[in-house]
Amino acid sequence: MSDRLLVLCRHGQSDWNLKNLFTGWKDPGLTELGVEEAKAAGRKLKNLGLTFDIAFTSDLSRAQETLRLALDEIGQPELETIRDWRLNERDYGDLTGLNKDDARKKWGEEQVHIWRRSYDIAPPGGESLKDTVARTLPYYVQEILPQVLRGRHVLVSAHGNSLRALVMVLERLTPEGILKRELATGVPIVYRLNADSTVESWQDLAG
Ligand SMILES: O=C(O)[C@H](O)COP(=O)(O)O
Repeated sequence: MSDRLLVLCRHGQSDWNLKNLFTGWKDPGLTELGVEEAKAAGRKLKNLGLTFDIAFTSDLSRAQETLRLALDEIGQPELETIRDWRLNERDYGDLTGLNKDDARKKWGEEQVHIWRRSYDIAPPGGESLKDTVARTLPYYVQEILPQVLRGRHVLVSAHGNSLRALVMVLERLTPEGILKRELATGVPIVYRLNADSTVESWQDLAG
């Protein structure tokens, strides 16, 4: 098994996840369930015997808080952590703050699904997944991947769509394939990489 370890984890449930609101770059905190999910993520990683050499997170508190809670469980509260906006959630533009069911009533189920899950169609005033890939992938290649390839164990705590941008590349999904790839809150995905940066194996720590 390769020692090039990369763990991606979506933040625990946020207040706005619970209220079913488009969140994007807004900065709500975690709910009680979100706190529990973050701690559980840490425990799952600890139970696998994993420790980390560096962590990356976004500029948004739900991802930072998830990381902090998980690291406390792992027993590495002081781990070196780099924060960067390029790991932020995709900007939901004019949809930000709207209820997702209300949006479906207003624009129709299909249109809202296209805004949420299509690869290259952006919500009004916001970022498509393709736009998100365009800022998240260079950051991954320049800052995160070199650490993994050096054999450092890397933990990334970020968001549904900024992580889908990376998952698409790691799992070699097509624009059609990424449509169906959902990331649950607080569920770590453990990747082992080959020396050429392709994925040797991966495991979703759901349940
Ligand atoms: O920004 C948001 O609203 C969510 O975190 C992700 O939302 P989505 O599942 O609608 O893309």
